[in-house]
Amino acid sequence: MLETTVNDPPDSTLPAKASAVAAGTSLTRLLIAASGTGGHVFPAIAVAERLTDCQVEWLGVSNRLETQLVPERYPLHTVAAEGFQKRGLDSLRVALKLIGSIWQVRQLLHKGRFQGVFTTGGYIAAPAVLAARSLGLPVILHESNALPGKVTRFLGPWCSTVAIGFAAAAAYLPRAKTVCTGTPVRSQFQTQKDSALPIALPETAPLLVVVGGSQGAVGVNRLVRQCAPAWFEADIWIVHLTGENDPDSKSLQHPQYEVLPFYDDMAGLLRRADLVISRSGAGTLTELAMTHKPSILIPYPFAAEDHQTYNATVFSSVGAAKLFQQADLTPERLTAEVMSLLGGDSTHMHPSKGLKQMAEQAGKLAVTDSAEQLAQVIRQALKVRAERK
Ligand SMILES: CC(=O)N[C@H]1[C@@H](OP(=O)(O)OP(=O)(O)OC[C@H]2O[C@@H](n3ccc(=O)[nH]c3=O)[C@H](O)[C@@H]2O)O[C@H](CO)[C@@H](O)[C@@H]1O
Repeated sequence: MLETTVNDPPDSTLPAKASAVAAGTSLTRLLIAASGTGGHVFPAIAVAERLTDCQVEWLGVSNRLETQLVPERYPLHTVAAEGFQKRGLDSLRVALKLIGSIWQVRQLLHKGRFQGVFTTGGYIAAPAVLAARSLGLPVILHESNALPGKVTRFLGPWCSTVAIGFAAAAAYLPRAKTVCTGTPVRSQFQTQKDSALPIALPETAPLLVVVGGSQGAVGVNRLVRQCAPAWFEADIWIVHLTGENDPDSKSLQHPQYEVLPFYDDMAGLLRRADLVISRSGAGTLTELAMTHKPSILIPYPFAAEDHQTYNATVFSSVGAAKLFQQADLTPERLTAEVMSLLGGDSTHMHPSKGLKQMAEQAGKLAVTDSAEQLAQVIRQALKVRAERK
């Protein structure tokens, strides 16, 4: 059975509801299907926060990030969803599960009188899109990656609109109705307020931030720990976000070094950073553009269809980032790249001209009103259907 509401959230739509009641209309009911990692859940929350004129409920999976972030905001319903990575009997099992979850989502949409679905792709999108379309409901799918995922490529043509984070994605979706909206970021990126940092460092000290996506990147962590002593010598300070799965995360200690498994205020941290070493998930790249940050990008080598290299290429091809494949990157090379970008010769730090240009190019890739654009696309799709009825 569909495991239903796991919480009783605060009602964030009260003001909109009051005016809807006064006007004798009811709020549009929208189901948001967004599940998994930060790259899928954060953009969906950013859009939901804009849709105060809709009554939002959420569809996710019982053991992913949404169970930590969503229940305090919206009612969360969960289904079992999984990707088709395996073969043979396992793929038959996944197919049966998919059929079951389509039926469950259909029931939810029908009983909950939802008027449309918004999804950020991934496994959860398959039952959400298929169930909604079988009921004739509009579906808006947001794809943040430059190389759209399999679910997006396969189901995109069935959606009312596929909103894309990078213009390059349109080439892979010839039969879908695409619109480029950029990828929404959390509201912390929309304000300019100074925030506390996880490390107390001198005002002019160069800060290197290392981040491996929402789950960390053990391969990048290892490389960085090997390079760090040379960077400390050059007066570089480091904030290293390792994720929860690195057994050696505590092995390096230094006054110029702060290591954390995860940090919430990414906007504040990135704003202070002089250079970022990162995987190339679409969420982090969008934030690098929003904060105009130069970066060294090391795509996750095992990402589906190597899509992180496609993301990174959007940045490296315009000079906003340097792209290295993990297999080709030695500690010596990475040490030298950082030193040359931050301008370190162990006695003086002069950020290189190249670093400034990279920052400017990164800023040019930002879509600052992405959440609002996407909210408009959703309102439009839902309204169009209401008018047709
Ligand atoms: C391994 C893999 O397949 N990853 C995919 C996953 O990325 P994943 O979600 O891991 O990575 P993203 O870069 O897209 O997003 C990470 C998010 O987590 C936040 N964050 C991270 C660390 C931290 O300490 N604090 C924090 O808030 C980042 O600021 C960002 O908002 O979904 C993305 C969107 O489809 C894809 O582009 C990625 O390729």
